Amino acid sequence: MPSKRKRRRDSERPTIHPRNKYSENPPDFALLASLYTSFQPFVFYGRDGRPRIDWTDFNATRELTRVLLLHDHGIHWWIPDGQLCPTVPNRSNYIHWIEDLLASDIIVKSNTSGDNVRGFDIGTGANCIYPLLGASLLGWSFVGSDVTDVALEWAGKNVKNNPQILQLIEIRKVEIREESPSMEELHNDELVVCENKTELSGSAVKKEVDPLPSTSFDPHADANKRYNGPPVLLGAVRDGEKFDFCMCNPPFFESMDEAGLNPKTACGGTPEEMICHGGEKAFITRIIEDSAALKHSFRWYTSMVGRKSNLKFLISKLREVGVTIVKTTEFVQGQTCRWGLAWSFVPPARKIVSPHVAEKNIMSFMLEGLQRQFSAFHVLQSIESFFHTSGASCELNASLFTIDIMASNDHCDAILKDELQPLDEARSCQHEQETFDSSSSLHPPLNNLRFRISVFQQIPGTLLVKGSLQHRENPVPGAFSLIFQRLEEVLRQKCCR
Ligand SMILES: C[S@@+](CC[C@H](N)C(=O)[O-])C[C@H]1O[C@@H](n2cnc3c(N)ncnc32)[C@H](O)[C@@H]1O
Repeated sequence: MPSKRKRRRDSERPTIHPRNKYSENPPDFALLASLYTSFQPFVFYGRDGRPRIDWTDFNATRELTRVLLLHDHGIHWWIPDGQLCPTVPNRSNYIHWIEDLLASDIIVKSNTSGDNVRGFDIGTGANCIYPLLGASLLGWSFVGSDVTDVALEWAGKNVKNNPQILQLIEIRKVEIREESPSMEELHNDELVVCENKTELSGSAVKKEVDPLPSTSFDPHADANKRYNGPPVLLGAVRDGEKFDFCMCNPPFFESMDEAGLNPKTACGGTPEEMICHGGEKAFITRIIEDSAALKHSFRWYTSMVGRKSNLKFLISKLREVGVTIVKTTEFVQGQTCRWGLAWSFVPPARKIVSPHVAEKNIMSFMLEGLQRQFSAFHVLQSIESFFHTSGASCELNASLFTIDIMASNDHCDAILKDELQPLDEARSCQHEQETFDSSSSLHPPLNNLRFRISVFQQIPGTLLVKGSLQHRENPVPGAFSLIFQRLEEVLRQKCCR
């Protein structure tokens, strides 16, 4: 039987971000070859008369990236042989998604750094692609961190060769402090094993990388695969520093064996760039753990994720650390998919009545423009059926206009399961979801969530719906927030004009 993805029609596949420079106009190889003689030797013409390049030739893809950065962004750029070569259109998608997150009113606005957006690129690489694009396209400032000498040297060169954005980008070496315990001591784990692995950089728009090999997921084996390398955020971010976001294209793989499953391995990426102990799952888990310590130092934490199975696991980790919001998106990457994962500890903006409400575990929203047939009591019944459907227990008090709800972990998952749909069948590249994992059983069982929903008549046609978490020691305040947000969406759809 064809998979869901196979069944998905081409027209429903995610598309390149609409603000991406290349969404309407993919790179014109013939034009670029006519303008840049250095690019000419790499362009050939197929039987259909269309200009092409050999995507398995590192020199060809590097030259394409060089001329695109120069021609379209005014950036002078180079990387040494063998380093990971980014494709400009694909990398731009991630930048534009972050731009969307920053522009949205999902979380409370705050003045992190005045009008200037400040980002942190974890593992900026020799190519330094995200700071270069973010600074040149949007004027953002960046700290780009890395651990290898070659990455730091070439990222520095790529910044220095572009005086117009020089002031915006700091390249930061991640130091392993002598006095701090080693990762082995911290996690009682085995040593990092770096083995050769390459990622194929492909077509500027059509294909960037081969699909990541799908591996079966063994929770018991994976539990031991903690990241044990150099600091990621904690230890790299300085005291008192604030950022609007962090981003990361993590080392995806964990071994040469895994890399070997990828059929095309000719286009760059050193072991240090592509591999870490535990692969992307371990690396991003570390970002999540660091974010739980750094919390409001960043408005948004984000990472690229290569495997859907990892995405589900990571969302369950986010639930454990009590984030207030999770968003995902699917990036078009030619023949394969990458996901964007974003989270925050900043309270959701539209859902609260005061800046301190998130800590008080009280949330509220107004239902305005109610359709005539929906009285306060009807809304109360709709709330009851919303929770009943998931199997949660509900006690409706018609004289107080309240419902007391008790929901187990499974009930919470059932309530939020619709939000997971894009993980299985994304409909468009920028179809983002506030989402919560419903499928992983890796997180520890949670206490029952108990909360009360109250409905108050404000003025005719307007109701105030208030939710109060009954157990303040509840280990996952984020779950309550997400459920309450979901309730708001459902009620608005059902009851409001
Ligand atoms: C997949 S490459 C991404 C490079 C570039 N950002 C891109 O998208 O092409 C991952 C990078 O992370 C760096 N890295 C690995 N561990 C790191 C750490 N703990 N802190 C900062 N960078 C790290 C590697 O050296 C490598 O340059």
